[in-house]
Amino acid sequence: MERRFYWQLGVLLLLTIIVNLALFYWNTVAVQKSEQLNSNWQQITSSNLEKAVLLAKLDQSMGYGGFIHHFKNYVLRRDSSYLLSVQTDLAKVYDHIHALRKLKLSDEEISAIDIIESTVRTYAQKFSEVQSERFKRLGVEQLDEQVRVDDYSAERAQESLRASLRNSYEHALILQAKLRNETLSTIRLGAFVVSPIVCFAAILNMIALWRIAVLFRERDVLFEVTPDSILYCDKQGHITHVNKAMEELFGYSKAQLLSMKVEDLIPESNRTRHINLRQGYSGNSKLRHSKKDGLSIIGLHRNGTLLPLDIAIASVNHGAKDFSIAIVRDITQEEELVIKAERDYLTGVYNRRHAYSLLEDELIRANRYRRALSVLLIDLDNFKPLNDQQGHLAGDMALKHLCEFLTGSARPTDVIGRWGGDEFLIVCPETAHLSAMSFAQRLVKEFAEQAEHGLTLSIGVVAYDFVSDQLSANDCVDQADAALYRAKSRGRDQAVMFEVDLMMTSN
Ligand SMILES: Nc1nc2c(ncn2[C@@H]2O[C@H](COP(=O)(O)OP(=O)(O)OP(=O)(O)O)[C@@H](O)[C@H]2O)c(=O)[nH]1
Repeated sequence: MERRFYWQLGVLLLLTIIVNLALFYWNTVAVQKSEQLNSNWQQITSSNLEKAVLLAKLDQSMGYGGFIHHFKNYVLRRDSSYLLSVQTDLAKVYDHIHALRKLKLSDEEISAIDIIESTVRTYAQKFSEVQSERFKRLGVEQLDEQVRVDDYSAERAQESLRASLRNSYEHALILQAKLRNETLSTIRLGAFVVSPIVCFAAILNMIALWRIAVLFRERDVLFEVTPDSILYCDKQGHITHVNKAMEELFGYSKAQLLSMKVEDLIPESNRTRHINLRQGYSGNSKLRHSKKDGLSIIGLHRNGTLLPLDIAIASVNHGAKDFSIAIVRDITQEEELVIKAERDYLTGVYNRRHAYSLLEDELIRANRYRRALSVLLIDLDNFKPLNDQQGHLAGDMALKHLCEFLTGSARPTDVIGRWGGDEFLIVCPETAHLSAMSFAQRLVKEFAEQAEHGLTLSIGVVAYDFVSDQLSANDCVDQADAALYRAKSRGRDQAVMFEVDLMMTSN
């Protein structure tokens, strides 16, 4: 489910990237087209405008009020005041023709300009001629005849240049409209294709966000309603997040917990060890379980009570932000159940089943590491009369007292179990013949010295310097029982070491 969700998010991300790239592409194309449109228009308008201005100037400096007009006045009226105007306008005409030639021109325009220039040069020729003495003697009509120039073709050429300018504008307008239509189609196509994808991606985004919101809501609900206590802490151990169960477990409010460090919830004597453990876990995303790892963690309730805890920890690495999540469970009740299952309800020592199982473990260990092992089977002497005469309660008290005595006398590594009735078993690891016997004798002696009602102990002892893998827990207890039987038959209040012949006797 989670994998599918990540897949969906990946596809969504890919789609978003594609849509954005498509939008970017279409946008770039549209901008390029509009830039082309603009530059085309600028080119056409600026070159045509320049041409139009030069044509107008050429018109002005050539026609009425220009060079030809002043030339005719100068010649026919014989008015020398026009001389300068003729010369100035002629120079202008040449300048304008020269400037026009520099523009980008079609072949027709070039030949039109050639015609105009040739006509102007003919006029210029006539102009230099009329200034000679020979012309000064001619009458007006003769003079007119001499200076007449056929400028009809020049007029046609000018007209064709104007027409070409008009055509050029019209062509530019058509080209511009075409480009504009192309640009609009590109933009429309982009909008037509991309818009549905954008809408689709937006809907998918909304669905994904909605699903994420649902997941967050579910997580928050789970976080609060779970009976396990959950805690988040940062790398330094500052508590950053806790649920309701955590408040209840340690007796602090959420606000108080959020101002505390994890170690504030641990008894002072264990804090350093806990800091080391936590730092060892930090950055390790593997889930660790204190119980499975054999770690017993004790918590400290606000009221000072110690809480046996089972903690599962996972560290999460979020770039620079490492944090750990701990699921904490109070195992007081669990431990009580274990005690009930393993211990004898009256005396508190191990019950027969658990003592037997521990004996089996010790036999395996002794065999594996070639260590000595001893077993003592202890029975109260004359217990029945106490029960019969003083009642079961007095009997119970005597049994409890015996167990306290045994626990106080044995080593912490010894296993003490109630084998049944008034019979008790002590498994002594790493204890060979001599030590086992002297321990048993010490028990017999010291118990007799301090026991009430004249109670004494009979003990059957079995000791192995090396434990064979053939030896079962049953064999072991049988041998101790045989020795105990001998102790009883020898008059009680004593310890007897098992020997092989005892088995034959008891059989
Ligand atoms: N008060 C009490 N008595 C128990 C309990 N379990 C067994 N008994 C009694 O312990 C007695 C054990 O009997 P025996 O071991 O045969 O009697 P004994 O007088 O000790 O005999 P020897 O072991 O031969 O000295 C019986 O009377 C049982 O009823 C118990 O939990 N409480």
